[in-house]
This record gives sequence, C-alpha cells and structure tokens, in this order.
Amino acid sequence: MGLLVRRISNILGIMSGTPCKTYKRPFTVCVEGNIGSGKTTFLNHFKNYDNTVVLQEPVELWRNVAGVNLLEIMYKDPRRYACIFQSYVQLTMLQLHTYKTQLPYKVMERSVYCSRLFIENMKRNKILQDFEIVVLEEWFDWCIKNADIETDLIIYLRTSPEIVYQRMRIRARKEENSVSLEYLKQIHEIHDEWLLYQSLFSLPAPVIVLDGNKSIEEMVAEFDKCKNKIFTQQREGENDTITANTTISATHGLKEIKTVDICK
Ligand SMILES: Nc1ncnc2c1ncn2[C@@H]1O[C@H](COP(=O)(O)OP(=O)(O)O)[C@@H](O)[C@H]1O
Ligand SMILES: Nc1nc2c(ncn2[C@H]2C[C@H](O)[C@@H](COP(=O)(O)O)O2)c(=O)[nH]1
Repeated sequence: MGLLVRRISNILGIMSGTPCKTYKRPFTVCVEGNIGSGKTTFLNHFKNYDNTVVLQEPVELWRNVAGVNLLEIMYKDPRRYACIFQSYVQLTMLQLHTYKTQLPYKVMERSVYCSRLFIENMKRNKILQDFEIVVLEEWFDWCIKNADIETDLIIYLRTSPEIVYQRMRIRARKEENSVSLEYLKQIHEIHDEWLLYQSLFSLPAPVIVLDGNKSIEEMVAEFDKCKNKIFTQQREGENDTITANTTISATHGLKEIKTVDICK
C-alpha cells in the first residue's frame, strides 16, 4: 500500500474514531482565554468526535468543596480565600492533565499553566501574601517538573474585555456578579503577555490565536479550520504502519514556531 494511501487510511481511521490503535498519550490541546471568551462553546464542537476526549474546566468542583462554594468566597474575599482556591484549581486541573485515555486526542478547557496566570495577576494586585505565593509557585513548579502534563497545542480564544464582559453578564453566573471590566482587562492583558507576546512564562506548546470576538456562527468555521489542522497533524516518529501496541513518539510534527496562524 502506497505511503499516501496508508496516511489517508490512518487519518480516516482516526477521524472515524475507528478504535484501531492505542496511544501512549493523546495529542493534547488546551483551549485558553479570558472569562466568557467562548472556551466551553468552542470545546463543545469537539464532542462530536469519538476519537477525542473533551475535559471541561471543573467549575462545579470549585463550587462545592465540602458544601462550600470556593469560587464564590474567593470572589467575595480574595485576600482570605484566593490562595486555597488557587491550590484547589491546580489540583483539579492536574487531575485533568493526567486523565488517562486510549483515545488519540484530548482537548482541555484551560490548563494548570493558566492557573499560574491568575496567580501572577493576584501578585500584581497584592492579593496574595509572600508566603502564599511561595507555596503556590513551588506547587506549580513541582507539577511542571514531575507530573505528566505534556501539551501539544494551545488554542488562544482572544476576545476583547468589553465583549467578554457583556457575555459574562448575559451568562449571569452568580459568583461573577462582582467581576469588573477592569479585572477582565487585567486577565486579557496577562493572557496576551503569555500567549501573544510570549513575554511572561515559557510556552509548553505552539499557540494558535483565534479571534473570539466573532459570532457563534463564524466560530464554527474557525473550529473547522482548527479541527482539520489538529486531526491531520503528522507526528514525528509516527510510522505509517502503526500497530495496536505502537506508542506514538511524544514529540509531534508541529513546527517549533511559537505562534502559528494556521487557521486562515
Ligand atoms: N462567539 C460567541 N458569540 C456570542 N456569544 C458567545 C460566543 N461564544 C460563547 N458565547 C456566549 O457567551 C457566554 C460565555 O461563553 P462560554 O463558552 O461559557 O465561555 P467560557 O467557557 O470561555 O467562559 C455564554 O453565554 C455563551 O453562550
Ligand atoms: N482566580 C482564579 N479564577 C479562575 C481560575 N480559573 C478559572 N477561574 C474563574 C474564572 C471564572 O469566574 C470561572 C470559570 O472560568 P470561565 O473562563 O470558564 O468562565 O473560574 C484561576 O486559576 N484563578
């Protein structure tokens, strides 16, 4: 069977969800963006593919910790509760990163890397005390060094603060009643520093930047462009006659370009 035919059959096999191969780890995508930027909505498109596991942000866990709404009390009294909230966010996100699956693709809403952004914003606003910052950052550094949280692609839904403020108000999550446009501007800026200007923390994977200001209908086309790029990435070391026990090389074929605008 020619090389091209083998590659197409492999891609079609993956696309159709034919359970023909096992993978040492899935090709992992993290969808990042501001509050209300459209991450959950974007993630829902991936739920139509049975070769992909979709892991949404565990907000419901944060809303009920032994009967306490940690998200709510964090917003109400950040100086008192932000540290414990961040610690729980890091734990619950780590659980998603290390979620085991035989499927070839895993798409996550946000990441443990993103919780570091919120911590950095809290540092700038002097919400956290120095010893709390040390504990959280040592926690994070240990995760990065020791946990299996390899990421292959970041999709940054870059949505203006004004638009996410509108959407957040319409969504009307009670815990977010006190979230201001100024706060959303800070979170927007710190996402840009990390993912657009890449001047903050190191990037775990290449970044696709999407215009999250587009309408729900227009985002379907953005998803389709990304989907085709994600599901057909030829990974380095992936041989064409993958057998059930072949493990895919942990590296992938995406060029080491930090920001790829491949969803034209
Ligand atoms: N492209 C879009 N255009 C208009 N409204 C959107 C769009 N994407 C999401 N929304 C709406 O905005 C709100 C926040 O979207 P959501 O997907 O929950 O964002 P996130 O998960 O980033 O917080 C929801 O009410 C959703 O229906
Ligand atoms: N202080 C932090 N807040 C966080 C973090 N991760 C998420 N969140 C908040 C933001 C929203 O109010 C809510 C869910 O986020 P969406 O973007 O899905 O609306 O949780 C964090 O690390 N720190």
